[in-house]
Amino acid sequence: MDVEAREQQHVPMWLVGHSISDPEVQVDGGLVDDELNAGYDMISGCITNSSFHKRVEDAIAQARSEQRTHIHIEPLIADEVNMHPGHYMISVIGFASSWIELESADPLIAHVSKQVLDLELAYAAFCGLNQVVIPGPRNREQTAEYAQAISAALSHSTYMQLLIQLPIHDWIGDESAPAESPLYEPYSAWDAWNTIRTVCKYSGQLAVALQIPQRLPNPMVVRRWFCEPIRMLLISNATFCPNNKGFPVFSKAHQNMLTKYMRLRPVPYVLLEQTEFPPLLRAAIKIKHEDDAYLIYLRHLQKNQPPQSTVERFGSGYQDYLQSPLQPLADNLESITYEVFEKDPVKYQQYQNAIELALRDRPVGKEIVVAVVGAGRGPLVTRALKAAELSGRTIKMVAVEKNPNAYVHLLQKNRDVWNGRVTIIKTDMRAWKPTFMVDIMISELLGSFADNELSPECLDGVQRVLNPEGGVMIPQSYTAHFSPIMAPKIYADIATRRSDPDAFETPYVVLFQAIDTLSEEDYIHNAWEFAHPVPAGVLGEAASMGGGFVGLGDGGNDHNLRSCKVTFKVPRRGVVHGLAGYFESVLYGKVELSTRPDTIDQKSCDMISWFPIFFPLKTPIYLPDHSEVEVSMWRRCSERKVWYEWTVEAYVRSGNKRFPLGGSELHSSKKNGCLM
Ligand SMILES: C[S@@+](CC[C@H](N)C(=O)[O-])C[C@H]1O[C@@H](n2cnc3c(N)ncnc32)[C@H](O)[C@@H]1O
Repeated sequence: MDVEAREQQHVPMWLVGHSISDPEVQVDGGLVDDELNAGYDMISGCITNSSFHKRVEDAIAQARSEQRTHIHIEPLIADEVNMHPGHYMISVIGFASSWIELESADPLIAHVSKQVLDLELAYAAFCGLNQVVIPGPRNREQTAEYAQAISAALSHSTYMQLLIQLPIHDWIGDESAPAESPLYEPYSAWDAWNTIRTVCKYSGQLAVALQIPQRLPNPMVVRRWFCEPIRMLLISNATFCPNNKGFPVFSKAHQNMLTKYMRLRPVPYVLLEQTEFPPLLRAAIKIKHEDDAYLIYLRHLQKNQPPQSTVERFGSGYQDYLQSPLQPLADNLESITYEVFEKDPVKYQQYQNAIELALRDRPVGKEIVVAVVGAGRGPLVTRALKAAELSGRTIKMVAVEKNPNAYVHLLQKNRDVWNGRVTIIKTDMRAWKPTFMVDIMISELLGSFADNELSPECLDGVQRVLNPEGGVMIPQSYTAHFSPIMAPKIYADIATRRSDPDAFETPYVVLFQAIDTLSEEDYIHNAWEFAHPVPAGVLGEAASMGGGFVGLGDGGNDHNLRSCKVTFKVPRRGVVHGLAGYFESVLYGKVELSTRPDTIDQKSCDMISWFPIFFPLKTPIYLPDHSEVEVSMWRRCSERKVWYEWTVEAYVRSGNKRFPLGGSELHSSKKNGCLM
């Protein structure tokens, strides 16, 4: 099925390849055509063959007999390679020789292996290959040496992606032996990868070819790899088990893992390998060995993937994509931006429920003044009118908006849709001077970290017009929340912007996908809260210090300063790349909004208006098993700006004592602060 047809049928795009691991097989146009006709999307093959291997072994033997530690490997010749340039190379992935040992402690072997890799990569690039798989380090004690060799290889092959082949975990026992307790080192393969990519400075050319075993590790390890740049899943026939008719299928755990990994962007390739079954398994497993049974089953899984969630559908293409937060106060939003907010199926309903509750808390018969401050194109006005109808209350409806273009839209809506029932005012709410008081003041000035679009400052400025006799504000309060996370892909993206000195001093709005949480219980913490209306005394004092809209003097906004310090326990090792920020808000009574992954389903399921926010760290910090990470954050203000500062420290505990492991510098978004 071609790409377009698949997309039309909403079948996810999976590219499945056939791995030819026999180094004697020539990958030519005929073979590629045969494999594509058999239903594969691509094929992989060894770049060089056993003649080359033999030449290198002979050269090593010769060098040893002469007691030399360094030899020069002559360039490749035609009889030593399995591929040649051709249009079909677009469908081919190369494998570097599996016998090289870049990390060898023997200087001769290491030196020769590096030359072999260089020759193979250069030839692969000449043939037009875009990706080459390189066997990962076998001697994990020597990972730094391996990483150094890969770093050098990267600098030679500027356009090619190098995929490091690694198992999902390392076995320390017999994988096929039945075992109660795990016989594997859950994070040792990931440790090796972490060293390699750190040494290679998170190069975007480097990715993982992950081998999927028959017995999967615990879900923590599956999740850990999920945050890494997996470009390929290597699945051997030994990974399948037979169904009751003897055909190869996946266990439920494998199916779930595949569903998870195949939602990554870019979608990893699946490469089917034919390996010999381990002797014990061969006797035990009776899989029907029809050549295409494995591929047919994978295509069946592909067609039967669970449908995407609302958030996945809405956020498609935005996963892990960094955006600058909006500044709706300093800038005037475009109609299209409002239109995107208005697609949210949940936020406006929650607001309507909250407004209806607030109206029902007031007596029938008396006119209630309801104002939407920052009305945009008017969706909350429509909801307020609806809530009045449902609650049987009489309201005077007012809409305040400072964006002159949105104001025109509000006027048109009042004429054509609201039958002139709404009083529309074009002003900054902080300068609004109505002749009446407002009973219910509705706003939606929240950012991804609650207060980062200056809701507190705007609402302080308009609170003057709230009826002191029982006036209420919707939202009544909001809280900012955060969690230290591993986000290597996002970190790598920001690292490419190093020419911008503020790249790591900016919070980014981002729909997280490839991330891992570092803490387990209580992995998200509340940073601080804002509640409205602010006690009259607090605002009065701020005004006397120069607060309010006009001429905000020194200290006038100090009541909106906040800070927090939170310690998170980290049970399993990882790397902290920054902080994920979320928010919760009490609109009115029990009606709430949440973007926290652990409470969104209960408070405002399927709400899509806000992606989370990410506060990056310039230098990632490694956290060992059973460590602690301590986060300090500040909301800071000057007369004209609000910004955030953040720093992260790592500790280990021994007995009652805590030992510092290291900490980040103080990050500050002052230069990119939100303008008042
Ligand atoms: C996030 S939008 C929400 C729009 C709309 N209420 C909705 O929910 O779709 C915030 C709106 O508040 C307006 N706004 C922000 N600060 C304001 C201020 N100080 N005075 C008046 N309007 C303001 C912006 O122009 C923008 O239209």
